[in-house]
Amino acid sequence: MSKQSDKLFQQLKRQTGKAIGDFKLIEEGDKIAVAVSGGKDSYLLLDILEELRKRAPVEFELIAVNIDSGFPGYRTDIIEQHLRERGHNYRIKRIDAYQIISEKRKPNSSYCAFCARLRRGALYTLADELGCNKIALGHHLDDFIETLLLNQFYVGTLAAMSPKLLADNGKQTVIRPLVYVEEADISEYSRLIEYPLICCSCPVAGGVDQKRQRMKQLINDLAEEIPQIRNSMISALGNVQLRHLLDKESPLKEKR
Ligand SMILES: Nc1ncnc2c1ncn2[C@@H]1O[C@H](COP(=O)(O)OP(=O)(O)OP(=O)(O)O)[C@@H](O)[C@H]1O
Repeated sequence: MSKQSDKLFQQLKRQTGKAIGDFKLIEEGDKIAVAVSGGKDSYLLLDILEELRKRAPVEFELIAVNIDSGFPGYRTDIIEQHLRERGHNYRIKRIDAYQIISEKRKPNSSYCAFCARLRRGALYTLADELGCNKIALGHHLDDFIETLLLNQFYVGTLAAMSPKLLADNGKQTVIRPLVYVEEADISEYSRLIEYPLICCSCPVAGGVDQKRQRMKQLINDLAEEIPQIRNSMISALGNVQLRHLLDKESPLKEKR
């Protein structure tokens, strides 16, 4: 590791450690399935959690898990080689997403949403089979604030993501330890240490989520004017003043 990448890694590890402390993401005896997709975010997540595990005052276990969607060209062999070379405990589970989607998808519904649901289901099942009580996902700070804007602009809800919540199956807890880590820093780190990146290789969707890209661009543009915008937006998510929102149930306690 070069001096530059080492310094950046220390910063990313500090930010992740702060999130783990703030939201009590990891506890004694946890067995955590770290969801690794072959993208930069989850590779980094796994590296940081492994580094923290070695020095943490609490004992916990990690197992890297990957769901192989079965799309032609999705190179799980590259992920597997990376995990093996780094000495990680891992499990890869294959699902025939493309075939299932083609058969079961409702007309005009999005392939991506259906595929994500299938992947999530497979992830929960695998974590359960492995006896994991937690699943760690690689969502980072930008994912949180982009989702906040997406929900406001397109859905009409005030919601982003949670750093810690009970999974849909009611068994595992989903954690997102990279909540304080900015995507630009992950990209820079990934470039410096040359993670073997692979993409989902979906033969149908392939393209990027245009609405999310639009939010990303908007935040980038505003950051020119408001350099602290990302930190401010993520702080806002933890600084909710319900009485100043349109809560119909709220009692009239506001002082005038
Ligand atoms: N095929 C997969 N197998 C296991 N986990 C996955 C898979 N795809 C996504 N995930 C998990 O879900 C998270 C969010 O997925 P998304 O597709 O939004 O990836 P992303 O933002 O590009 O992140 P990454 O860089 O880790 O791929 C990932 O960080 C990872 O933890």
